[in-house]
Amino acid sequence: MHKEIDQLISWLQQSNDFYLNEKVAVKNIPNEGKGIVLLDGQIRRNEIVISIPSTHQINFNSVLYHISKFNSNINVPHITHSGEEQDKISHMYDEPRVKAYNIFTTESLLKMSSFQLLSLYILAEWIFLPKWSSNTIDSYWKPFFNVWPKIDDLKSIPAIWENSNISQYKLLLPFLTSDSENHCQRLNNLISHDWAVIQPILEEWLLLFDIQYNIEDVYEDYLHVYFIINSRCLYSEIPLKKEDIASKFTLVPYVDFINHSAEMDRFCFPKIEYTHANISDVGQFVIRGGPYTYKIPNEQILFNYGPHSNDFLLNEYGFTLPTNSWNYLDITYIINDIIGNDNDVTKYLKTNDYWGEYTINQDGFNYRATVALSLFVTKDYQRVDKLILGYMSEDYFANKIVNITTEILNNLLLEYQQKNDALINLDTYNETDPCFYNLSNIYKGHVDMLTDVKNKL
Ligand SMILES: C[S@@+](CC[C@H](N)C(=O)[O-])C[C@H]1O[C@@H](n2cnc3c(N)ncnc32)[C@H](O)[C@@H]1O
Repeated sequence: MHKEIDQLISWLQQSNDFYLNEKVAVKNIPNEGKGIVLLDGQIRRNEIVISIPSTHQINFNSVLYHISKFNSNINVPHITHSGEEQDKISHMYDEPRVKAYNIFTTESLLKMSSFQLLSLYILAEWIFLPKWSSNTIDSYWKPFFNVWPKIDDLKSIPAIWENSNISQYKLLLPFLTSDSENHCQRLNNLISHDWAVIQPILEEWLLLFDIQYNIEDVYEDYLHVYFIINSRCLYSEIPLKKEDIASKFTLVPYVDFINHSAEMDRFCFPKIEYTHANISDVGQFVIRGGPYTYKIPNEQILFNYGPHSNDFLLNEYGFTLPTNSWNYLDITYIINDIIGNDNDVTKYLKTNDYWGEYTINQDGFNYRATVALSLFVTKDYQRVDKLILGYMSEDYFANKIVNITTEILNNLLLEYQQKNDALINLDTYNETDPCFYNLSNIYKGHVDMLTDVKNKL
């Protein structure tokens, strides 16, 4: 690993705008992959830990810029390459990217989303280029690619179990919680939609170049690249994608070694700083120290990826936390099942915009669920009107709905205990395998949360 990290740093040092605080370094962290740790000294609030220029970030703008080097028809003012170098490269007879990127037009690139363009471009530069050039040409991004996780490091992600033809973990799909199942389904839709957009281009490349590779292999690489992007992208304004929130991200070397902490506003924080005009207008990506002062050698430098439950973390990133205060359960399907046959209650909830989005978290049933259950149990429309308007407190209904809420909690507790027992009884069960461990951890998180809520009723 050291050699690859050193090469990454040398590559970043090509830019005078790169900065790495000498008090930190990359280390292997048990069960977390690579991470950044404090070597010695202190890191205080606002101190810069890492600062990465836009020249070394992969995002919609920088990809357009790099593709345009090989295709002089790609022209986006202030973003793409112009002039001499482009002409020089487009006449290089042994540069396969001239032929490969020649199939693009400015319009065809601009209409792609960031996910589509980046997965296509990374496949080209990382997977295809060595094959197209018989390993004679290296991508500019090679030092960055070299430190990314292998497909095995991402094996815990349920959408990979589902979509990869070679995943050994398909048998775990029925063990997903309902929240994970829904999340996984959302990702499946995105994955197949983006694949439908880029597959014809990849097939054209397979026809253009005589390499020993087929579209099924490329699809496995696509899944790998898709989840590298998904698990490492950082929010950033992308001037060309102002209207498309899902496209507003950038990949930032070194910063993407930082692991997640569930605590918000304590550890480091990211900030985009605009120092001077640069090739892509995306800005310098800076990580600064938060309120917590780092002073213990080997302590991990962390930041918060967002207020994410274990179901979310598993699906997007392939890991879970042993304790996670952001865990919650969507119980809409349960409450809809209970009250769905009562037409008057259903009509009232729909009319008043209280139909659906029922959840339980560590604080208990959410307000929407309390309103729905209170009405279903009491049929006291007048008092529920007041509850909705805030003229009455939930306490009035607490005793009245305690039986139904206890029953919901008991059923869920039983379901997770049974799921865990069934998981442990699988022939292939292996508690050290993260795929099994993460599922058990999700069940345990839900059981702990539900038990706490039950004890507080
Ligand atoms: C942005 S990367 C962080 C660097 C990564 N560990 C690596 O080896 O390159 C996000 C990935 O790190 C891992 N990760 C991040 N935070 C973690 C945590 N608290 N526990 C376990 N794994 C974590 C997950 O595999 C996740 O997909």
